[in-house]
Order: sequence, then structure tokens, then C-alpha cells
Amino acid sequence: MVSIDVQNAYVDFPIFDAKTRSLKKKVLGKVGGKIGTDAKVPIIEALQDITLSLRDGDRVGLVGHNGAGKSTLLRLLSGIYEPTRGLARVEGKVAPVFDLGIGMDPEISGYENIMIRGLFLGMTRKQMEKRVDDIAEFTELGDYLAMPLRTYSTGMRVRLALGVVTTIDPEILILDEGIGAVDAAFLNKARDRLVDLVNRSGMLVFASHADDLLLELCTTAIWMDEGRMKMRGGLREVLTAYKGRDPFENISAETAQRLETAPAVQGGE
Ligand SMILES: Nc1ncnc2c1ncn2[C@@H]1O[C@H](COP(=O)(O)OP(=O)(O)OP(=O)(O)O)[C@@H](O)[C@H]1O
Repeated sequence: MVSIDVQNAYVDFPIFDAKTRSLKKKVLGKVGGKIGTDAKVPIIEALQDITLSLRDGDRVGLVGHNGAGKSTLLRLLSGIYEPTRGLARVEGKVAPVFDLGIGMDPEISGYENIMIRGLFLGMTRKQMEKRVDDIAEFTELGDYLAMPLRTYSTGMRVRLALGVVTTIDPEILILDEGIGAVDAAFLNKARDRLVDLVNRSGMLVFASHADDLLLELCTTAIWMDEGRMKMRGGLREVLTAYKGRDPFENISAETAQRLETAPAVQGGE
């Protein structure tokens, strides 16, 4: 069974080389997690008192300002970080997609990178062999696929990485917003594949600043603020509270039309 259970979890980062004297007692800006300066070594309290249960079928968006703790929470939910205090139990095969370029080798070809990246995301060699042609076609990279990855532009690398990511069959899909940062034209092409990917994943947790992608992929949301869960609920409701306006106010007619079939728009949970 696929499940994630987190109970009163904290994640601290002790910073051994910080210039303690210049640190203020409290963080004055809006950005970043809380910095504790009471101990000898300053500690960034990236996550505080997180309690959360996720089950099969959950599609959760994570929102919050820069440094609010979204990426740290994704790493905790992936089993990459252990909580400093509290509990985090993850049951199921996790595909963490944080940095599209991770696990890519510049010296080997696009084809070989497709294989390596697929294995990294939990697929078997046999499964990847069946999918390589489909991925190659999707990327439109043609003969470049036989060339070493170092000869690719950034956009070409993203195409390759997105091609692989959207072909996997994860039980738990953990996506960081980087995926929304790709070139708009290609993202449009990748959108249907992303929606399919999410539909066949047991569970999705997706951190993003892009309302339209969140609305298309998620049904519920968590608003992170200074390492804490400030609000949890239906996606539209949380986005409205976080942004101070309904996310539907500013979307284009084209986006609205595309979203008509999206789960969040049809009432969420
Ligand atoms: N490896 C680390 N070492 C020290 N501090 C860290 C580390 N990773 C994150 N932090 C701190 O933890 C806090 C939460 O960071 P996190 O990356 O989780 O935020 P985020 O919500 O994902 O931000 P963004 O929207 O900018 O990506 C920040 O204050 C950050 O400075």
C-alpha cells in the first residue's frame, strides 16, 4: 500500500560556518525559514511540527514564499531527509523529480542518458528499452540523441529529461517546481504527458508557484510558511487565501478551457 505518514516532524540545518555575531535574533524579511540563534551554532529551522498523512489518490500542491520549506518537505516526504525530531514513514516506490538534470552524464549520449535517468527513477532496464523510442520521438532531438549530452543546449536537456520523467510509472511522484520552469511551447506539448503521468501515479506532491499547473494536477494544497503548515484544504481555497485573490480571476480563456477537465476545478476531493 502506498502511504506517507509524518508526525510532529522537525528538520533543522545547523550552520557551522555562519558569522553568529551578525545574525539578528529574528528573521526580519519575509523570505526564508526561521533562524534560531540561541544555541552555540545557529540553526535554520526549515520544518517545524509537521503532521501529515497522505494516501493513494492524493494530489497535493505545496505553495508558499521562497524559503518557506517546500523543497525540504518534499525531501522529507521522499525519505531523502530524516526528521531531526518526530517521525516520517514512507511506504511505496518514490520518484523524486527535483532537478530535471540530476542523474545525467554529460559525456554519454542522449540515448544512454535516457536509460540511466530511467533507472535512477526506479524503472528497470527492460521497461526503459520498451519506452526509448517513444521518448526519442517526444524530444524531437533526432540525431542529437546519439551525441554526448555536453553538446546540448539547456532547453535540449530539459526536453530529454521531461521525456524520461513523463514515461515512468511511479507509486509516489514528488515534483519540484523546476518542471514548470521549462520553455512555454514545450511545456504545452509536455502538459498532456504530465497529466497522464499524474493520473497513473498513486500519489502526487507538487511544489509550484504556477497556478495553472497546480490547478491542472492537484486537488488539495498545503500552504507552507516559515517551515510550518499554515493552511491545508482544497486547492482553490488555499490558493485564494495564499494569494489574496481567486486564482481564476487572472487566467486566460485558453487556460480556463484547458482546466475544464482538471480535478481541482471539478470540486477537488
Ligand atoms: N541544505 C540546507 N542547508 C541549510 N539551510 C537550508 C538547506 N536547505 C534549505 N535550507 C533552508 O531551509 C529553509 C527552507 O528552504 P526550502 O528550500 O525548503 O524552501 P522553499 O519553500 O522550497 O523555497 P523556494 O520557493 O525558494 O524554492 C530556508 O530558510 C533555507 O535557507
